[in-house]
Amino acid sequence: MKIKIGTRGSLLALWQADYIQSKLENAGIDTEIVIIETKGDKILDRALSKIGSKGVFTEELEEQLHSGAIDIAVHSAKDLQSELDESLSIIAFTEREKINDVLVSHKEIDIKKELVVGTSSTRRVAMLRAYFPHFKIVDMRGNLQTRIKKMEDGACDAILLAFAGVNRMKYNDLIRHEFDNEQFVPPVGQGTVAIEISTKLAEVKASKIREICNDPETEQCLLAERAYLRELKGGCSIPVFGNGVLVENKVHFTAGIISLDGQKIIKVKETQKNESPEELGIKLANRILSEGGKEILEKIKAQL
Ligand SMILES: NCc1[nH]cc(CCC(=O)O)c1CC(=O)O
Repeated sequence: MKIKIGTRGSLLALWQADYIQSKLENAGIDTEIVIIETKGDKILDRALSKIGSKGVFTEELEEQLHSGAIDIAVHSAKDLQSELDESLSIIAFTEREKINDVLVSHKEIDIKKELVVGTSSTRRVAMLRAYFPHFKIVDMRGNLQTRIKKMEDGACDAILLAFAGVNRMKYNDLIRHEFDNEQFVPPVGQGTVAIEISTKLAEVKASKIREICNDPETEQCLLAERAYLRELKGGCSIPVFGNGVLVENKVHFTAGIISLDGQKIIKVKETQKNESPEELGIKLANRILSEGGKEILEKIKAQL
């Protein structure tokens, strides 16, 4: 059995592919990495929220899954749209690492003072406006290495990133501040790697890959988070957040939505009872919508 692993070509994506490759190889499976360029990699001069269509980082990978050119596609779970075509499925979420966002800088910074911070995520912009209104925000896209280079060249004082990516790219010594997960709730999927397949993939391959790579605890949380995002019909450029943590086999879910200017925040928290993780996610999405989230969402969609 040989598994062809499809991935984007950025260093972060390659780290993820290598990570999956070593799990499979350690279990005695032969693998090959196939690099595929996506729209999101090619278009670097426009904000992601303006490129519009969903799946900017995934569409080309999914085409190759369908054609059979690759057996699996490896993604940051965060970048994988919540609504998949029926012919596709996710068979594994790897063990999650720290989920928080961090500020990185090449110099010493004081977060109580005015700072120019680079980010391209609407969630991060909105949260900075809410909790760090003294920061000036500049749009910043591109892969981690490009962003750090831009910062060093003077585009900003610091950049806001996921700890997971910073850690994987070994920039830990640039971390100047770690945001609190309760306040700065991470987006759905942050910190775990997802494996996507075409439902046409042979069952023996699919079940073997799942057995080796899937972390059942992370999966419980991700099922809740992704159901929540799907129900909200948020899409990746909407500032919604949602994070599940498993305690004694129950998902503790914190979720919400924030207006683009950071002025309105709806945040709810519930623990799984008898419902499935997906049912919990759907329940929280509907609570948010009925408690004022619907109006915030509509306003955001009109603004973007
Ligand atoms: N949108 C890019 C992206 N996709 C996943 C990560 C970080 C790693 C992860 O969350 O798994 C990042 C970088 C970032 O947001 O700072």
